[in-house]
Amino acid sequence: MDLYDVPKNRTLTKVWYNPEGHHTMPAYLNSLNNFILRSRLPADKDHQQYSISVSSHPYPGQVEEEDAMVKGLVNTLVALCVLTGFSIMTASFVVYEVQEHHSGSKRLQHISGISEPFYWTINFLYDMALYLVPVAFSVAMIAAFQLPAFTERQNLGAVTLLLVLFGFATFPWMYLLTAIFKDAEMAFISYVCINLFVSVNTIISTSILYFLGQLNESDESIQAVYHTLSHVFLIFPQFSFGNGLMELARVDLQVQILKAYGVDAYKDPYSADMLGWMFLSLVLQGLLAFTLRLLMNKWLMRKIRSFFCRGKVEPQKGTWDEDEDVVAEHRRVYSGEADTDVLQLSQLSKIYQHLSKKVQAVKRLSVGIPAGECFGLLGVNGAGKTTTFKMLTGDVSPTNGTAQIRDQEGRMVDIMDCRKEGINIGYCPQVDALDDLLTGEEHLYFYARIRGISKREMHRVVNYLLRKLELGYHRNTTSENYSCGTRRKLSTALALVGSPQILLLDEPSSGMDPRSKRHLWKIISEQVKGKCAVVLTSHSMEECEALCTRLAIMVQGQFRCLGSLQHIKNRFGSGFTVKMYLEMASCNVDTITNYMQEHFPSTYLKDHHSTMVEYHVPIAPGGIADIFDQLESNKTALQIKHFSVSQTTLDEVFINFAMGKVGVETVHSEGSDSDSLDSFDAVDI
Ligand SMILES: Nc1ncnc2c1ncn2[C@@H]1O[C@H](COP(=O)(O)OP(=O)(O)OP(=O)(O)O)[C@@H](O)[C@H]1O
Repeated sequence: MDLYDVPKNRTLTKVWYNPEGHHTMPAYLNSLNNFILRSRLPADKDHQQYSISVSSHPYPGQVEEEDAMVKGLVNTLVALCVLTGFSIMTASFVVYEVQEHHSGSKRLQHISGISEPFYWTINFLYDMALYLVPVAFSVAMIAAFQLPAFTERQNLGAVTLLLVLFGFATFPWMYLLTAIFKDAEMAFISYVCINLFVSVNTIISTSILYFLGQLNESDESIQAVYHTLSHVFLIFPQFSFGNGLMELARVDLQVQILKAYGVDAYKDPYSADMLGWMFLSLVLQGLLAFTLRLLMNKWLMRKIRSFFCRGKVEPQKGTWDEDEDVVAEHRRVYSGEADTDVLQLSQLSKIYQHLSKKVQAVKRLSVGIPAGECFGLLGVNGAGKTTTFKMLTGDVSPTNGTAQIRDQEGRMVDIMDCRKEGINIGYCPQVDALDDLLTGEEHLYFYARIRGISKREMHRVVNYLLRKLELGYHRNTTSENYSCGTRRKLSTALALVGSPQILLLDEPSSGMDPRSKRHLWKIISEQVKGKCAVVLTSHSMEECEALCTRLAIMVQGQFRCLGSLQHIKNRFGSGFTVKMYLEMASCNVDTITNYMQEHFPSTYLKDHHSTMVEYHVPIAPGGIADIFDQLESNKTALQIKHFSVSQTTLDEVFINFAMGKVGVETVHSEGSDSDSLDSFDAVDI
């Protein structure tokens, strides 16, 4: 029978073989094929010479596949390690900006002439340049270990681009958050946590979906969810970066497996179905966040605010507790009489808003400060002095009102625009805004450069200020090793760079020894004499008495009195302070109080500690001699050991305001002139 004449659907031959023997099936098949061959041979041929041989070898691809799986796992681990390392490392770059924001150094640089967009651009360029160093090291390491997933053909270039773009996209969003952190350590931990949290969660969730999709190829919904999430998560730079590395590892696994079959599954890493979208999203994220960073600056915010609240602020009606001098200054500023003053605050107010809670830190401050005046801002802790300074330096925007400066042409310009108009403001912040790594001399050179002092002049200016502030000895020491007083001196020196027209000094002498303090007072007085307008806050009444030509005392954000030192003393410091030391702590103070009030009407007890009692005597018809007489003759009966009588000092006026002892009645009824009081010297007995 001819083997080819087999009817359809009819099996000609059936071969049974044992599947446990790997070679049985090909052996049987080969026997069958030989049988067919020989049956087809012509009869004259020797059958022994015709045969088909089959040889069986183990399949080589099986071992390689396992190898490829292990390599794929290694690549995934390498990708995760790179992602973790760079998540931590990028966070460490932005810590410096947080530190500068927190220390006030950034604000000082803005006041000295560096605009916010310039500050961020320079920092970004510097961070990127520095960031390229670890990127170069990482690329060198990857290249040295020759992991095909990251080095094959164009893959090394793609990895390098991913690393660079990760920094490009990550730094700007970190810059956006610098203001919310209170310290650099917290910022670092938060940035690392955000980076790791986002990357781990997005990558693990998409990887699980990817593998589930591979296992259930028929289930298209898993694939769809995977693709959707992979696109949505592109908004996170951490995902774009991490997933880019994982994608290279995944594709390399396929390449290695299919290589055994002679298939080249390599994909161009820059193509859209590989890392193309990831590169694009990283670039867009970087550009968007950096543009936002440039736009979200105080200058622009103020411009937007002032656009919506245009027009000069109307003077609001004085409230019950506004002093007549404060109201008069309001009127002077509003009527334009203060237009020749260098610095003009008009109805300056600040309300801090925390969720539903509002804190009115500063209320309607109006004052004009002419050139050659040192204006003192006094107040207890929390009175609003620092907030006022922050508004003057542009650190916080006023909720209402304006702070303006008169330029050389006599135009009033907003204090935020003063640098553009060539007006120099010197600022000595309450907390020293120094860079711990710079020496005193380097600080001065840095700020001299920012202020635009020419190279020729710079050396002279720096040496002059080092000499003037007695910093010569510390010129080459880094500021982290400075004592508190020396730091204050350096902060003051920085405020004096470029001979500013306006000097803002926030407690400049705190922490200085008495000799340095007096030396500083001398320097400030020289500045005032040189027609500089100085605003000074201090808790030292002695300092205010020594320097201030006019001063105001702030209570709960408001000026409670304003005028020259003498004027304030005359109005609120009338009368005498009587200080007594009693025989024993158990002596009856009420008896003494009654006695004092009987002889000197309106006398009140100011203070009482152990054996010390202090009275304020507003009216003594017989003057100081009368008080002295009365107490001396009743000293034994009242059990007084010794006592002193002095004219009320600024210190006491301040304490009276701080303790709320000067109310509206006092403000309005005690306006009588008592210039003669100052002619008494303190009498100690
Ligand atoms: N960022 C802020 N958020 C909310 N409230 C604030 C903020 N800064 C200050 N305040 C509040 O504003 C008020 C004025 O504070 P400010 O620091 O201006 O006082 P100060 O007179 O400078 O005090 P000190 O003499 O202690 O420096 C205080 O009640 C304070 O709690």
